[in-house]
This record gives sequence, C-alpha cells and structure tokens, in this order.
Amino acid sequence: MAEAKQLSGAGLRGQVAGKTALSTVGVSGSGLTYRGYDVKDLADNCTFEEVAHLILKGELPNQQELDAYKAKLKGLRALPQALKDVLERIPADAHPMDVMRTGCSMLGNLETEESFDQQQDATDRMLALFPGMINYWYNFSHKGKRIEVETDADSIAEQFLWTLHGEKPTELHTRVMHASLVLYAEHEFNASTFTARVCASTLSDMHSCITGAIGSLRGPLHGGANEAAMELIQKMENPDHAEATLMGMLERKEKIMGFGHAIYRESDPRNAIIKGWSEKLSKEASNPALYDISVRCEAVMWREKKLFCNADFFHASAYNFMGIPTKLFTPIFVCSRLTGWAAHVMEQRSDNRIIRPSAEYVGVEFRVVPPISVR
Ligand SMILES: CC(=O)SCCNC(=O)CCNC(=O)[C@H](O)C(C)(C)COP(=O)(O)OP(=O)(O)OC[C@H]1O[C@@H](n2cnc3c(N)ncnc32)[C@H](O)[C@@H]1OP(=O)(O)O
Ligand SMILES: O=C([O-])CC(=O)C(=O)O
Repeated sequence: MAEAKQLSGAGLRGQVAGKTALSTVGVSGSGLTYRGYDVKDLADNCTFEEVAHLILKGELPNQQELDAYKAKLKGLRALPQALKDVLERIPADAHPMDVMRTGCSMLGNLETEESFDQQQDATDRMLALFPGMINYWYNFSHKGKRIEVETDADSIAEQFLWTLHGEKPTELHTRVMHASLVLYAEHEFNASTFTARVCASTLSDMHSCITGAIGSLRGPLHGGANEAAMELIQKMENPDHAEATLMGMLERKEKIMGFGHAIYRESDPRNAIIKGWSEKLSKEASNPALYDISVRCEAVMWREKKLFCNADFFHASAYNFMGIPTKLFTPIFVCSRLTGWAAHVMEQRSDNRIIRPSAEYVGVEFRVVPPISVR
C-alpha cells in the first residue's frame, strides 16, 4: 500500500473533523476499508445489498438477514404518484443530478422523516426507489415512456439496469453493477459526506441531509468526474490520439478529470477493480477501443505527472460499455453513496454537537456606518 499523503493546507486538508467507525481511507488494507473489511474483498465477494447492510447496520448479513433485507427493499420500489407528477415536469435537458436532488427533496415532502426512529426506513426507501426514480424520469423525458418501476429485479444493481433498458440485464452486467455500487458506497469525510454530516449536526431530517449531499457530489471535482472523464475519452479516436490530446491539455495546465485524489498518493484502490471489469466488458463491446484509450491515458498521466486514475476514470468506459448514457453516471454514484451518507448521518446523530468551525477574518478593519449623504 502507498504511504499516506502528507496532508495540510487549504480545503481543511489533514484536519480531523470528527470520528467515524465506518471506513478508513489511505490507512490499511489496499487503502480503503468499510467497517474493517478491505474494499477489494467486499467487491470480489459480496453483493451491494450485503455491503449496504454492513455499512448501515454494522455487520455483514447472514443468509436469512440478507433475504429479509432484499425482500424489504424490493417491496419499497413504487414511486408515489405525486413524485411521478414532478418527474414528468422536469425537462429532458435537465441534468440528471438535478433530477436526483429534486426527486429526493420531493420524497422528503411526501414521506417526511418525523423522528430519528425512522432513519433506517427512510434510508431503505431511498435505496429501493432511487434507481427507478431516475430511470422513470429518463425514459419519460427522452422516450415519452412511463416505465414500470416495480420490476422482478433481484437487486438494486439489476433494478438500475432493468429500469433503464426495459429488460433483465445480462449476468455480467449485473455483476459489474454490484461491484461498482460496492466501490462507490463509502469514503470517509469526502465533500458530499461532510455536507450530509454538517446538515445532520443541526438535527435536520434525513432527506435534507441526502439532498445536500447530492448537490455536493454533482461537481466535477467530486462525483461528476466520471461523466467529465467520459466526455473527454469519447473525443479520442485511438491511443495515439489520446496521448496527443492529454499532452496538449497538460501543456495548457488543464485539469484532467478522473485523475488525482485529495487523500491517496499513488493509487486509488478502487481503480484496479473497476479497470478489470472495464477490460472484461470491452471484450464484448462494440467500441472496445475505449478501453485501450483509457489505458493509454492512465500511462501518460502517470509518466508525465505521477497522477493516477481515481475511482471515476475507468467507471466511464465500464458504464459506457453497458449502454448507460453518460449523464446517468453520477446518479448511479448517488444510488450507491446513499449508504455511506445515511450511515454518517446516523453516526453524527448518535453523538452530536452542531458542526460550526471558525473562520480567519481577512476583510476590512472595523469601521462606522457613514451617513448616506457622504458615501
Ligand atoms: C470519487 C471522487 O470524488 S474522486 C475525485 C474525482 N475528481 C476528479 O477526478 C477531478 C480531477 N482531480 C482533481 O481536481 C484533484 O486531484 C482533486 C480535487 C481530486 C484533489 O485535489 P487536491 O487535493 O487539491 O489535489 P493535490 O493536492 O494532489 O494536487 C496537487 C497538484 O496536482 C494538480 N492536479 C491534481 N489533480 C489533477 C488533475 N486531475 N489534472 C491535472 N492536474 C491535477 C493540482 O492542480 C495541483 O497542482 P498545483 O499544486 O500546481 O495547484
Ligand atoms: O474521498 C474523496 O475526497 C473523494 C472520493 O474518492 C469519494 O468520495 O469516493
């Protein structure tokens, strides 16, 4: 494992802002652990529902607990009519992350979390409903279709692909979606999770915490990078063109989305896993060059800048190979990270003090209001 990066300076880098029992980043195992388990171990051996159970309830489920949890989630997929009405009014050119934000907020109006006793149920409802919600909007706004979201899908991974494409996905695609959702599920005090915790610290409701977190994840410096990476690589015709494009961007000091990380120094442990799945998917894809292009980007960025792919970069080609429209990439991140966000909200609530840091004032000196006639 790479040594932890020296962390200091702006952006609260390196400052401990609270305690968590949920995950470690850049500390042990391959570099990312959820409640003590290595993310690679979890991605190789568990479904997303098992990992959601681990993150939200503290332990991996036994078979009986898993069956009960999956049955509960399957029963919570229906979209309230009032939410469908709102989704149908959002235009096709809206950003799907804005749809997620509005949808989450609307659900909070319809099924308000009245007390913290309801926090697990409120979370499970969102976990079950979000994949169908975004794909209901997508299919209605782009194809004029009102889709059925109460499918026979066995899992959240299958439910996302099924409600998007209107048919049961292949085993390989479902397996990749499970791995992807596991990889994105939790990541300590990243920007969106910290947003959720700040909101939770005011004793606000779960939907407000998650709505705020969605807003933070949307930006290209955070979750939006998978989408930005796709926009970049789809313009590249072949590996040599990819190399020339990146060299030009680096010369112009442009940021390359999907590379670098605030905490990891030499690699993001999630990258090797999703890269492996991207390679497998490329073997049956109609545009396999995207994988070789991505591999060349990785090599060039390391050679030129010692910058490595973060979790987002190979997610771009993997999702593209599964026929997922680019703008739906970051909403998938939401469907997964919801587990981490909600677990952090619960953790914050269990030992709360309002989060209220101080600022260093750099404005003008103290002064007196002059009468308006002399200003
Ligand atoms: C799931 C996730 O959210 S993972 C992150 C997804 N975000 C991205 O992929 C966006 C692209 N990456 C970045 O913008 C950054 O690497 C971040 C936001 C992830 C981390 O930011 P920081 O902690 O400030 O990065 P760091 O301190 O390592 O930056 C060091 C230098 O490398 C540069 N750098 C970092 N990442 C990149 C990049 N992707 N492309 C070009 N240059 C970069 C920085 O500009 C900085 O240069 P400077 O000192 O001249 O300003
Ligand atoms: O930890 C971070 O800053 C960003 C990140 O990788 C994540 O949230 O998954």
